Amino acid sequence: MTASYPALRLRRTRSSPWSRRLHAETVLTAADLIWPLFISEGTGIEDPIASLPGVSRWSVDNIVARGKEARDLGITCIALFPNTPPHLRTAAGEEALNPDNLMCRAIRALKQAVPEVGVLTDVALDPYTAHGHDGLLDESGYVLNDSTAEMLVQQALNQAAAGADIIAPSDMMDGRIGLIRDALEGAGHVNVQIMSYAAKYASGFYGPFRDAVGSRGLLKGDKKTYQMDSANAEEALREVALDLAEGADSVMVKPGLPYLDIILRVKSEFQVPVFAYQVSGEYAMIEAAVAAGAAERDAVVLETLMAFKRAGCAGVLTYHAAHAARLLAG
Ligand SMILES: NCc1[nH]cc(CCC(=O)O)c1CC(=O)O
Ligand SMILES: [Mg+2]
Repeated sequence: MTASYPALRLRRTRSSPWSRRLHAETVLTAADLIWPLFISEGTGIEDPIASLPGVSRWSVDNIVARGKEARDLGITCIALFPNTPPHLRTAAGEEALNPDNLMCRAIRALKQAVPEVGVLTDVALDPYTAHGHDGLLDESGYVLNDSTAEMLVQQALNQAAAGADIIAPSDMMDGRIGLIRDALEGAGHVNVQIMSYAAKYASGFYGPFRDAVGSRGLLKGDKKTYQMDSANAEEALREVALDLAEGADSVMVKPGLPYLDIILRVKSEFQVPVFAYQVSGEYAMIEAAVAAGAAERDAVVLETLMAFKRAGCAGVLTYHAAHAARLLAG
């Protein structure tokens, strides 16, 4: 039995900064952060994204500068997303397989200039398709599973050959993790990790991202035949179980804050590395609140990131990564 008031006062350990630090159950450091970056063609380009205030698309040379910034801030890993020029977008997204595409050029440049920072690459066809979906369509517009998965395997091999450290399939096709793992092993990429977007929900929070990669105006319909229904939690556990059985090294829950319950359940059930993606709409919501004078940026950035750690995450993908790392450095 524990004591009760007045012998027990829970405010006692909160009464000074040193004691609050001493009793903190959870820590957040720059090493927990993965910084998503958008790549564009050209040199010397910084192209601001209107719906993501404070976030830009960068040309490859400037991505390298961001890589050095990440290293200096103690950020462990960068996630890359290309804005493919419109004339290279096709029904089948073949540009995803081009060894000299924007993604591969950025991977090579980063691994050459800052090899100590991890590079995570997105596997999905939406930045390369003319219709903005993550896979191949049949005549009715349905996203085909198995033929898409074959493309994703080739896309993953292309990124691994360019030097990607973590392959992160964000497409939600069934069976792709096992196929990609087999192909990576077969090609000798035994230490290339897979972080599966295992529980990715069809969400209203992806809008600014679609602006950033240039797929928003192209996308017809929604992604509900492949991304999950927000009503479902047990199904997320099944998705995670399958991806782990197929060889995922870590799993992701996405979006972040609206799905903290899923993060907690996945971590409790599987005891594997779980990551959260605090997505573009979540970032935009914080920035809008700050702009409206309704929130203080520094406080809500650190509080939301701590929430992911408290729920059990090994790390978080966040557009606030550099800002948060600066705050954490003091
Ligand atoms: N493969 C698509 C993809 N990969 C990452 C995001 C969203 C990330 C964000 O909103 O920050 C999306 C959007 C979508 O599914 O339409
Ligand atoms: Mg799945």
